[in-house]
Amino acid sequence: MAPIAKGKAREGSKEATMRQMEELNLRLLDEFKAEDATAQSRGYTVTSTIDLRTMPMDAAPPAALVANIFTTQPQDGALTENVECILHSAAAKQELIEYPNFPQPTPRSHTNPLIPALLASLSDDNDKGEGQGAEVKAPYRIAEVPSKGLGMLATRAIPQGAFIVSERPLLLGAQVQHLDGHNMQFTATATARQRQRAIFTEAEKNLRIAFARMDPANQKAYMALHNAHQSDGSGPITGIMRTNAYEVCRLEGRTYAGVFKDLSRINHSCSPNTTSHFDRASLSMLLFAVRDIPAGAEITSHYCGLLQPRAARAKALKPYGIRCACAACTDHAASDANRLRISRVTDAVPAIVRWAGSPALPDDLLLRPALALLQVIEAEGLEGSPAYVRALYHAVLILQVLAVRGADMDGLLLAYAAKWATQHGCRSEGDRGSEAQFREERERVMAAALARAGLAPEGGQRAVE
Ligand SMILES: C[S@@+](CC[C@H](N)C(=O)[O-])C[C@H]1O[C@@H](n2cnc3c(N)ncnc32)[C@H](O)[C@@H]1O
Repeated sequence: MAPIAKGKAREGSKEATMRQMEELNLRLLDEFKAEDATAQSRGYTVTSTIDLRTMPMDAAPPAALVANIFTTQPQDGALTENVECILHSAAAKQELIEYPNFPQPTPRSHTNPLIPALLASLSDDNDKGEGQGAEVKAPYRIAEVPSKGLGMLATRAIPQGAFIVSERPLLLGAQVQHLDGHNMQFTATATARQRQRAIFTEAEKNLRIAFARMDPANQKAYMALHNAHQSDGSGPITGIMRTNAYEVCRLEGRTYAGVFKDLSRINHSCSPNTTSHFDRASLSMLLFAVRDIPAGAEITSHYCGLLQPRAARAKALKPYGIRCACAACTDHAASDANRLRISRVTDAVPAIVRWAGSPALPDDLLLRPALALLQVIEAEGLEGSPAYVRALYHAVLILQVLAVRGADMDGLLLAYAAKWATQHGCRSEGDRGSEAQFREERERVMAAALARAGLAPEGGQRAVE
């Protein structure tokens, strides 16, 4: 593969920037050549010679070019707001920069799309919560947390659903774990361990190219991050990437990960109190509270599948050097059973439609199990799971049907609709479902409920004369 370093618009003329980048490339190539000379003795050879070329920012690389592209994006403000990207093809770069409305500034607040649409119609006096449209100072600080190194602590109470912060990565690239050494030749006697080390050595070269292009303040922030891979052959930049990267987006079929100055300081919990999603238009990760976080409490995320049993979580956490001693890992029999039950939450809308339209099925058939499931999710501290927003949505649909049947559900309906709207507002569309889908499903459920009651849907014919 022939990586291409693209000129970054620094201060000064384009020519000076190009010259700077070319000098940087030559220096890196010399370093790589010296290192490759010793590769054979380490059990492998590299089949491709790195060929670094600098291209001006405004010269688009040929679309069919398959080469690593080093690009600094989005260059819309302060140098520290830029993201160094290593992309696997010219097409991946096009996909990144042609995203609708790219580039937007990092959001400083967040408006729940459902608040006006749903809650306003249910009540006039909803508490819209911190961060629902208002610009606020980020409510956290990075500080020492006993036995975890640094972590993120709430500097004031953060209500459920509130926007905490948005941040662009310092570096964005393919997941190091997914690299397979396809461009390398190994000597016949090379062990699996040697091969792995060789792959990391080559990964480090690419990361060094991107790192060298970073703003010095970002370089400092990157190198200050924790490295849990200091003795497995990972180079320092690779080790930090492996310890701190979040999966952020897919480009041209590949998964990309990002390393962040502050978000990468968030420690793992098996019952995390936040959820996050990546916003492609601003190239930033948005962080939200999924339950109330008291002032002074630690803000946590998760590094492994939350609905997996304890043993699988322990295996996934091992590379981070984490031996989790949380309640779910200690008393794991009950917790594993709960998580298995939650993992089986599927789309209940077809069942709700059937029940809504059937005179034979009892009124209390679905409500009690739906509320019981929500209780289990909350007791496990899994409000961050997509299963929670789905289970809340099911409860709201069931309560709406019961209201059509004349049950006094106003209080419960308002409470669950508010919870659902709050959770919905802080999820990516993939986790929460689209507005169009919600409207269509609600119409189906309500049409079935109204038909059973002998009423016509709004604006329609009476279903039963
Ligand atoms: C992404 S970093 C998080 C920030 C890190 N604590 C620091 O000081 O920069 C991941 C590392 O934090 C530590 N860590 C994260 N969650 C932990 C937990 N639940 N228990 C113990 N250590 C944890 C581990 O050392 C892990 O390798």
